Amino acid sequence: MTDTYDLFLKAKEFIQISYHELGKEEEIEERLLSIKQEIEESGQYVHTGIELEYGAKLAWRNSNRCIGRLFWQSLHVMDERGAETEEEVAEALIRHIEYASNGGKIRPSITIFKSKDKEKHRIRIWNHQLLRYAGYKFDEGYRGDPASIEFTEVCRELGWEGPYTDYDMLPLVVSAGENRPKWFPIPEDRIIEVPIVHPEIPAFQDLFLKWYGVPIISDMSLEIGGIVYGAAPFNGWYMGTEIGARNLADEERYNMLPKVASIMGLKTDLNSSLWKDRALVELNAAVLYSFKEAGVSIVDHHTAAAQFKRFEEREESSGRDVTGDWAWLIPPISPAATHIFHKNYNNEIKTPNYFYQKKPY
Ligand code: HEM
Ligand SMILES: N/C(=N/c1cccc(CO[C@@H]2CCNC2)c1)c1cccs1
Repeated sequence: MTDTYDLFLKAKEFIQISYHELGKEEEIEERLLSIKQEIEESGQYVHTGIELEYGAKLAWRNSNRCIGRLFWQSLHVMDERGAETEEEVAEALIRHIEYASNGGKIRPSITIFKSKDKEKHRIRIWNHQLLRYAGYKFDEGYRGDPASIEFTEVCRELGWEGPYTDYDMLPLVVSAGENRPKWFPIPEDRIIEVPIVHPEIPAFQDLFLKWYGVPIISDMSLEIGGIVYGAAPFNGWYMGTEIGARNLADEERYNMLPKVASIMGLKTDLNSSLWKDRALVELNAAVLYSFKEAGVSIVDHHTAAAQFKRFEEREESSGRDVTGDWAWLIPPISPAATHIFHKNYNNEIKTPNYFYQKKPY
């Protein structure tokens, strides 16, 4: 099957589903005719603003690993397909950070840059997330977020230099076409960070823990009706366990459980004392408490699971089968305390969707 015919089939499937759900069935035939013509002439086709917005929402609804899908219809879509230079892209990314942060009342948003098909000036965002801390490996140990070591090296090769704290906010790194990537610092007044303290354990503040408020995934591609958008950063709000049970807890991340246990006065010589579990629960309680104190949106894993249950029910009543990836949907602490643990999910991949793509470095 030639790839232009294959593209038309993917476009047809997307137009039929989206125009049906949008109550525009009577426009399908004409739209498909114009798409068929456009593909014959140029080998690709351009989405209307409505198609782009609904496609991004459908991609969220189809994200099998996402527990937050109840709110898929409320995604804010920013169309930045006109951005050409690295500077224009960086400015749009800083607008995204500001709009999504919204002073702490986080707005789930996506900014979509032009599709890969315009090969000549392909836009790539080199960051995994727009906001993320640098990581460094020294002979005597690590500094910052070990998950960022490789990307931090790339930033330093481009001329960026951090102050070598545990929380250096990395720069935005953007490339257009075959140009060498350019880096741009994020204005500090656009960045929300939350100090992590505990409601009942004052000694938590002696750990000087903090985390950034808004997770903005910037390295996945968005595929809609056969068109691939290689730069389409999207954000929601955090589920507390992501910070408290993984980012600050994993041994190959900030590895804070021994220190948390120590300030809690727990003995760490016996696994069977469940000191790690006690440390995890209090670290996660601290994350949720601190975000709420700071007025920054966050959801606990029990509430998130209950919301996902409502998503399942609403999808079923809309006559759609819910697809999901069980291993990712269950939270990393108290998984069996959620309904998700006790049921199976069909992990069929539907499109539109978000996909991993080859790293630019
Ligand atoms: C609104 C609040 C949201 C919450 C609380 C939420 C929660 C989560 C969590 C906890 C994960 C698993 C992450 C991990 O284990 O590393 C996840 C995965 C994912 N979410 Fe959501 N999400 C939200 C919004 C969104 C939005 C707005 C999008 C896209 C438009 C999205 C797309 C995805 C995708 C594609 C994955 C899988 C990522 C991968 O495969 O690495 N989510 N979500
Ligand atoms: N809360 C979130 N959590 C994540 C959602 C998607 C991906 C990730 C991070 O994924 C990394 C790659 C595999 N695990 C860590 C985190 C959101 C980020 C953007 C929108 S919602």
